[in-house]
Amino acid sequence: MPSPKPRSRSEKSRARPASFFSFKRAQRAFGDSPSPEELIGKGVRFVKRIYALRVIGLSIGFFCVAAAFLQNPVGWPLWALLIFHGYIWPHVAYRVALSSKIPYRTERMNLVADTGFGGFWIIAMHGSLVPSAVILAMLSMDNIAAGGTRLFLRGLLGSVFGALIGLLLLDFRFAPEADLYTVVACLPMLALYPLALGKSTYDMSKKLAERSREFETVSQRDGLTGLLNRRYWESLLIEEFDACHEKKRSSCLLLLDIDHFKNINDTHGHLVGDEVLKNFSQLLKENLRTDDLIGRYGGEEFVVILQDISLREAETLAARLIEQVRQHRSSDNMLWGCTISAGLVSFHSDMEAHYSWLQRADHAMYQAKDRGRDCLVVEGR
Ligand SMILES: Nc1nc2c(ncn2[C@@H]2O[C@H](COP(=O)(O)OP(=O)(O)OP(=O)(O)O)[C@@H](O)[C@H]2O)c(=O)[nH]1
Repeated sequence: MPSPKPRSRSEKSRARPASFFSFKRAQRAFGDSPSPEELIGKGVRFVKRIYALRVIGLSIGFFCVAAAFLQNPVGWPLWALLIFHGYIWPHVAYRVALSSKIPYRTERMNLVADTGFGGFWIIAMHGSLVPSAVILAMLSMDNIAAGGTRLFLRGLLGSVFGALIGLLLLDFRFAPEADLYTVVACLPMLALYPLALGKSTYDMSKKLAERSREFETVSQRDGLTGLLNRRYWESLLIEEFDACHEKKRSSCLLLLDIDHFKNINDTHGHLVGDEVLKNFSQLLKENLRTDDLIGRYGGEEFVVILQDISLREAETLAARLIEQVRQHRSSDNMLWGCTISAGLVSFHSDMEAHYSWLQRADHAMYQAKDRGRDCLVVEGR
């Protein structure tokens, strides 16, 4: 014997399988935890961003050190190393990071290696103050922007390590004064590098903000119809309930249910059923006001918060909507012959909470079903 048909929303939701809106379902929709490939993809973007910055920073940083080398001459091996670091290392670091298993991690090591070079150049310049300060400041800025305090501290250690190697290999004598050429050679680094870093950080935060906006939208919408999903819509109902209480606003709640929707699925299949749900959602959007909050409550049930409206106006709006559905029934196949039953309730200060409002609308809608469907029942007139 078939089980009796549920007669109220609470019965309906109890009748649904427990996993109807379950976490697993959401996980499937948004994907499980990222695969290693996805992680590597993120690392690649990071490597590319740092590559561009390194090419700019080291190619102009070259002149700071070169000017100090001209002031206090050094041998060809140091010049060769400087050219390597300024113009070859950025490409080597890029290749090494991209060909590693986890580019993100390798790139962080490359950043620490940069600070090692920095410490070494400070010793090679005999502690020339201006270029040393510029190099340290730029490297620290890089590390803090790329990896926060932790990478900054690692970078400091890297600089100390590089300086120790310099002290071991080079004949260091402290000569802090920088001549005018050296100071001038440091200016491009001071002026241009912060611009490049600032631009790169700004672009990244803009992208992040866009992503978070996209995610927010996805998490508030029903996947099939694009209407507000049940969870988000219910949070808006709570807000509306409070606003009605505090500001003595008059708003109405409209609950709509497609009649005999199961027959559509059974006769024409679920794809047609989905099409009907989408078309009906479109009809709702077209026939309601732009600030009405339309949600899909589940299955073939829809809910609308009609803000700041008298019951009479809301009734006209709802009746027009039902009429529109009827017209589609005879004129085309958009709704495959479906009709709707609706319950309308205006806010009343004696309501205990938002769910009391919802329960009354639910009750009104089921009265409409009992009256033979394809009609509107208004409660609390
Ligand atoms: N195609 C499709 N069907 C759905 C979806 N969600 C729920 N349903 C179906 O909607 C049907 C709802 O059936 P019932 O609750 O019996 O309601 P009904 O047939 O409209 O009957 P009344 O409400 O009494 O007029 C069930 O067959 C569900 O499987 C969906 O996203 N897509």
